[in-house]
Amino acid sequence: MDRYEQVTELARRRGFMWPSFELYGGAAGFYDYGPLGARLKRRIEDIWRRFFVIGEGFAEIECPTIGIEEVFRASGHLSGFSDPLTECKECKEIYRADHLIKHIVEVPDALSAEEIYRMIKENDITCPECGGELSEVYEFNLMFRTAIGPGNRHPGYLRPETAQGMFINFQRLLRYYRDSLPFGAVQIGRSYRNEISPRQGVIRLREFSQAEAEVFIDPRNKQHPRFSEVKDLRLRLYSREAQERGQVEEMSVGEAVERGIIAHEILAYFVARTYEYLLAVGVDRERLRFRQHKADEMAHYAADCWDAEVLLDRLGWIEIVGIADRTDYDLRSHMALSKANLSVFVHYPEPVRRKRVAVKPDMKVLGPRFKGRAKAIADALQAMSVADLKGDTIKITVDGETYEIERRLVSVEEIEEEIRGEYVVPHVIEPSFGIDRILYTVLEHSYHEEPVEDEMRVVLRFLPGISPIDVAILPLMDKDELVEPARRIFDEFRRCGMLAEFDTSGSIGRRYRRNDEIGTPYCITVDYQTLEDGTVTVRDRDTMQQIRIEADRAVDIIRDLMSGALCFSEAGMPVKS
Ligand SMILES: Nc1ncnc2c1ncn2[C@@H]1O[C@H](COP(=O)(O)OP(=O)(O)OP(=O)(O)O)[C@@H](O)[C@H]1O
Repeated sequence: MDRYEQVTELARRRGFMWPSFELYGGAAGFYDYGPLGARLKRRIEDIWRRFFVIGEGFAEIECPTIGIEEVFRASGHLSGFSDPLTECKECKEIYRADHLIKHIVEVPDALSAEEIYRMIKENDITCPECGGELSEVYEFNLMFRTAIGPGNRHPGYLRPETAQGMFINFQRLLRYYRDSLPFGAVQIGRSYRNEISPRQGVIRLREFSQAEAEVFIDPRNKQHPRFSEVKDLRLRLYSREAQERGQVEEMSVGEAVERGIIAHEILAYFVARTYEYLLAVGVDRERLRFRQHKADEMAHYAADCWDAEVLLDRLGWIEIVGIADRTDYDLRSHMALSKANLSVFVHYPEPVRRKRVAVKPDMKVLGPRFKGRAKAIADALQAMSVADLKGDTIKITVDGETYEIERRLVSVEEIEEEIRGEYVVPHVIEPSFGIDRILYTVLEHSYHEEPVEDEMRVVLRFLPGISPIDVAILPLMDKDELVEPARRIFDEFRRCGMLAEFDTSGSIGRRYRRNDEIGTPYCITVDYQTLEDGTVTVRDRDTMQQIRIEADRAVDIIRDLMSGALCFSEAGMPVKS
């Protein structure tokens, strides 16, 4: 069994996750989270909230997971959100065509369907299942289509990303942030992609969870006020040039911006925060790198794009987060289709005075002549450029009506005006996290095996605060005199809002092993000494060391151990094993 199989087997057996619809034979690309997996996922999402909602002050919103056609026409998903597909002419198995040439081209995303097909032919690639000939490659749109209401008049699409919700609500969010940039909004929720042939557990799902932030910034200023907080962090960067050489470089975030490797401070800031977040949930630093998109791999509108990639057994380097500078593409696309104004007036620090030549209408004549319409006509005349004042009459159209004004009724004069700011279409920086891929990575990177007394001990070394269960309360034996005081401790943990588990089944050794396997950081055992002196043992998952503490202080001590305020060896009297 390789590590991938060990982890998925443990995840299934212990109640983290398993393929959906098993009762009816299953369906590829769908997974259920069981009692432990759902809790682990919630914790990973809550830490994400701590970083991005609380830490960055981004507003969390919640939009429908079904979108109407206009949204995806504007976003480009209707025309361009597809993957290349090929089918075996013999056994009819379907494949992602670009995946079949991954060993020849490292990043095949940039190739067209024709180019991929040519490579398949030139390299004699056949069906991996039966060796049959593969069909021509064509693009398959990944969006799930449905109908809104009865009939087919209103198509709907299950959203392939959460991001569109933030773009669609841009005007309301801008108002919420009192009309000033920068600001950010996030969503954590389900996205749907009808992936061509998902075969990698929760790494490639047809329904998955994303946590996405859209940060709207002033395009003229790509510096970040808090950059100094992250500039000394050292990251493993796989830049475009480093990919040419095939060697990852380690450098500080500050250096990466100075050397022009990461395009600007804001993007680098979010690469750094992503790094901190991934370490905080338990991704192994040594199996994490940031890979820059190659120019032909990046969307045409993007200015720079970095993926957080993790090294997984069997699967190799896998993208778990994408961080992109999407420029003003999204807002401009929605502006073009909806005709709404999605620009922002940004004030200059000081008003600027500027001289210009302006058209001045003669209101003494125009006022009495046009009465109620005079103001609108004067505004239209003032909006004209001096170069357009040709001939003896000027033609203007106001509210659909055309007027002819004598040229002598307008003069030209130089005026000085005060300009307080200008309209800009914000650029968008988007960190986009795949929660399921992060969860699987945390499981695999936490998985350890070690021989203990002729047996292999399996431990999930979750960070405290990540493990689905904070503490297990174990009466040494299933006897009333031990079960009752153990229950009282258990109730106290629950009363204080901690996730405790109560377990009386099997030998104490087996219960320890079971808790090691699900990553419970501490086990509290109630034994006969508890009845004499009110103390219990606490066992540390990683070292297997035990200490004795007073049962009355158990909640406080476990809480301090989990927060790091207390170190295990100093928390109580050591117990010799
Ligand atoms: N089918 C999927 N199943 C699970 N997670 C996914 C899936 N597709 C995307 N994600 C997650 O959402 C994040 C952001 O989505 P994005 O559109 O950047 O992915 P992507 O580049 O299309 O991914 P890939 O190239 O692997 O299909 C990814 O980094 C990944 O963690």
